[in-house]
Amino acid sequence: MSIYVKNITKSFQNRNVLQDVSFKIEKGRCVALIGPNGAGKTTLLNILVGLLDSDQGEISYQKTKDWKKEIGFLPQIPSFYNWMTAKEFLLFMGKVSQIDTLQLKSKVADVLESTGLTDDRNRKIQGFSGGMKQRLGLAQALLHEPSLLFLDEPVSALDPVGRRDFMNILSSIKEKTTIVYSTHILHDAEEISDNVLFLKQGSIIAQGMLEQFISQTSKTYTLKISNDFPYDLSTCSFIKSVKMLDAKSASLTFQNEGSKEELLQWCLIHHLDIIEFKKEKLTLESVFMEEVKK
Ligand SMILES: Nc1ncnc2c1ncn2[C@@H]1O[C@H](COP(=O)(O)OP(=O)(O)OP(=O)(O)O)[C@@H](O)[C@H]1O
Repeated sequence: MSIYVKNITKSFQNRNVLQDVSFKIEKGRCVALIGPNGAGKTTLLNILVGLLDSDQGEISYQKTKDWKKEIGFLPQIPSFYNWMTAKEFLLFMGKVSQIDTLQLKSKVADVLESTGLTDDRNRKIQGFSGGMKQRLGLAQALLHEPSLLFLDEPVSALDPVGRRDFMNILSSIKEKTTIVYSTHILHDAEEISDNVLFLKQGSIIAQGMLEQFISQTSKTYTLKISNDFPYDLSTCSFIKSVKMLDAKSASLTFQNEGSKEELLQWCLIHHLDIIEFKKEKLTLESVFMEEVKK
């Protein structure tokens, strides 16, 4: 299912927490919702899943009948009945979700398997580690095979192995499920997401395809040249930094799109051989830092 969100606004005690948030997510996309602490990510997710009402705005799927059945949600701090076993909890949640009784047992077995909890299915939840609880939360969110999956910081409590497993699970379901998840682990987000939604102080400051988002933001170029480097570098205003690679070659970086022609011209005039010329690829983390600092 696709998601169209239009002009969502939300205030708490006269304080604007979300302002005019609009975006569109195509069916089957995996979207990372990123932003600094307090940006409004949890508030937005709670509105998307219907736990909170927005003050204004529209969400496309909420206009359809039974839309809640299409949604799976893993909150930031999932809650469980600790005296139940993992299997009992999932059977209970399945009944609450009105899953057909004949199908429920096999669905529970499937999600236990896909979240790596089959061997722990008969253990009481109170003995589960944080990572196991997070997996169980995901199993619960997936049980009724939702077409929209919302996850609020699903990997923040996990160790690197748990994070990797969790990301693999998301990769395996992303073909048939539209996923929106908030995260501060930008390295993982970069690996798995198709799109990014960047929230800052309650407003979307950037959105789009991850690859485009990262490369458009990059303004740093690197040029490697050979020959002796005899020129007074201080006269080259466009150069940001120079690294001598060896006695005869250097690597220059500069950060202004407009300087590209000037720099190449400069190389030609001075008969320098260009070994390499490329736009540097940024990481999502470096883009995040830049945007947050602005
Ligand atoms: N129920 C509430 N009552 C009053 N203010 C609230 C409420 N819920 C959230 N806020 C405020 O709204 C702002 C956004 O909070 P939210 O939890 O949505 O941010 P977040 O981006 O998820 O943050 P984090 O990354 O720290 O989880 C914060 O300033 C928070 O204090």
